[in-house]
Amino acid sequence: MGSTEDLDYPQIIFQYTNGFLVSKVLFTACELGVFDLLLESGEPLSSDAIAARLGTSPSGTERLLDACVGLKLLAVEVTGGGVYYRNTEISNLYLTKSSPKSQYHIMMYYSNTVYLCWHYLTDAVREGRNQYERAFGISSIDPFGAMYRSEEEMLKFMAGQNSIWSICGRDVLAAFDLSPFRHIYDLGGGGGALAQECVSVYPNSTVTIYDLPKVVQVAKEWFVPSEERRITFHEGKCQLLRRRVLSWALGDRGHISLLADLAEAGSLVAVSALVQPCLVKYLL
Ligand SMILES: C[S@@+](CC[C@H](N)C(=O)[O-])C[C@H]1O[C@@H](n2cnc3c(N)ncnc32)[C@H](O)[C@@H]1O
Repeated sequence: MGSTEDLDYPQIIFQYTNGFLVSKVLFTACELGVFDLLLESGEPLSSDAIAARLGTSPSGTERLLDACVGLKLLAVEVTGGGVYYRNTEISNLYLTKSSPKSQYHIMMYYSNTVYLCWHYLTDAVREGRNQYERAFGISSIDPFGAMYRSEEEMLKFMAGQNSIWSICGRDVLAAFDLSPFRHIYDLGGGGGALAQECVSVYPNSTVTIYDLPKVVQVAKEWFVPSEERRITFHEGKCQLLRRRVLSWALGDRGHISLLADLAEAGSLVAVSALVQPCLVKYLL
């Protein structure tokens, strides 16, 4: 707005300055299981009861809970001289692990990976590269190698990606009428949440997910039920040949069918937003 008032009291500067504190309060309450506990308890709990159940300090817990109240993530009830905390509606829906719309996993990915990398933003800008090496001691040349530094991390990342689709997948898929496409190829399809939404919105479609071999294994084991016959997988490492042509290295067999072959009549090829820039950068 740029009004005199803004210049006298620079609210957005204060908001931006404290923004990371807000994120960390949210992440910490999620990580400690505050929202899960309050959902399971079925009744408001005192700060001491929450601390006892979570095994956390009474003083730290009370401060965290009050910060959550200030952020409207918890509500507080004062009865009979006691103070009791309960989840707000939005917390029940999005911050508890058991909710179908849970954002818990993406929160944990942000808290334990993204947050640590952003600590080195100044270095990233100076050097023009990601900061996995500083944050985790892992080579930053292959970002997915760093993100998938253990099977546990891979699982968390994939669950996090999936959780976003539980909110916006249907809207994205319904934004255009995809019903004329019988076969959909999802390059970098990860944990398959979008594919599952796709066959739900377009029951006559089939989706083939292309992704790295270990990602495909985890997706099959954890995320896509084997009885879902409309979703199949191809494992391999996608490579960029020229600026607009992707190829697919099929595991040990070493070769390669052009994307153009996939995009046969009646097929739609979706390329994960982050695959393409990453390939452009690292494989050209
Ligand atoms: C940002 S994630 C998106 C996942 C999925 N599309 C989603 O939205 O949930 C990018 C995906 O691309 C995959 N990927 C990255 N590099 C790849 C490569 N060279 N070949 C195949 N898949 C790759 C990753 O494993 C990951 O699943």
